[in-house]
Amino acid sequence: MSGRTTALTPPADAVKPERHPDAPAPGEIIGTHYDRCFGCGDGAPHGLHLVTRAGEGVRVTAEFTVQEAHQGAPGLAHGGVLASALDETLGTLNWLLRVIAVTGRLETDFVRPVPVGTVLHLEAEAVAVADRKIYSTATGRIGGPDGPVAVRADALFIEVKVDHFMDNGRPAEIDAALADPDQLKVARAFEVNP
Ligand SMILES: CCCCCCCCCCCCCC(=O)SCCNC(=O)CCNC(=O)[C@H](O)C(C)(C)COP(=O)(O)OP(=O)(O)OC[C@H]1O[C@@H](n2cnc3c(N)ncnc32)[C@H](O)[C@@H]1OP(=O)(O)O
Repeated sequence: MSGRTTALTPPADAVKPERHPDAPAPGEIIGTHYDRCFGCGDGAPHGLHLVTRAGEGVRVTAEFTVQEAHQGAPGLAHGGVLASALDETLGTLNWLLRVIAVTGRLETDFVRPVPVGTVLHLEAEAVAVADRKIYSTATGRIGGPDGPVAVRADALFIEVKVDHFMDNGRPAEIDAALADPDQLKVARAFEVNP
């Protein structure tokens, strides 16, 4: 039995999300937002190393191969890792909107077990925006992009300013990020094109 809670039902005044004119073109790989991000960073040794591509409209696709470090039960992916893969894919939609946002709520259905070595084919779409709230949905399929759904999620992201990270992040990592020109480029891309 599954079904989203009322917190994930867009309000009556919600509007259709609009792809930003400077968003990456359909098919283009969307780069990492932070090298040490568990979801997409190359500098996170046990991370998911998710590779995400822009789709049409406000949609993305991503692939993630379940590694030994991602097990929960013998030979099977941990549920929290699968939720992370969904969260990361959903979060990447905000690149297409050119909005900085954090996950406020994530509801996940685990439909099928996912063995180690499996490629999870993820797809996500932003479905509604209401003020700072972005409503989105995602699925993860196994056995190919058209295979059976193994996991799915509905999410609510909340738009924030860059200050959210400056004010709350550990100073050592914030200082390192501010000293990294590539990281600053990411932050500016959002701020210049809000
Ligand atoms: C140094 C340079 C860095 C550069 C980095 C650049 C890119 C980085 C990209 C990184 C990506 C990394 C991504 C990650 O790693 S996301 C990591 C996981 N997420 C978080 O850590 C978020 C933690 N939470 C918060 O910080 C605050 O609670 C936020 C900011 C989310 C809201 O607190 P804020 O005080 O701001 O706002 P508000 O409380 O007035 O709420 C506003 C509206 O939202 C509604 N609402 C809120 N929560 C929920 C909920 N759970 N269910 C349902 N609804 C919820 C609320 O009712 C209200 O609605 P309404 O009354 O208006 O209708």
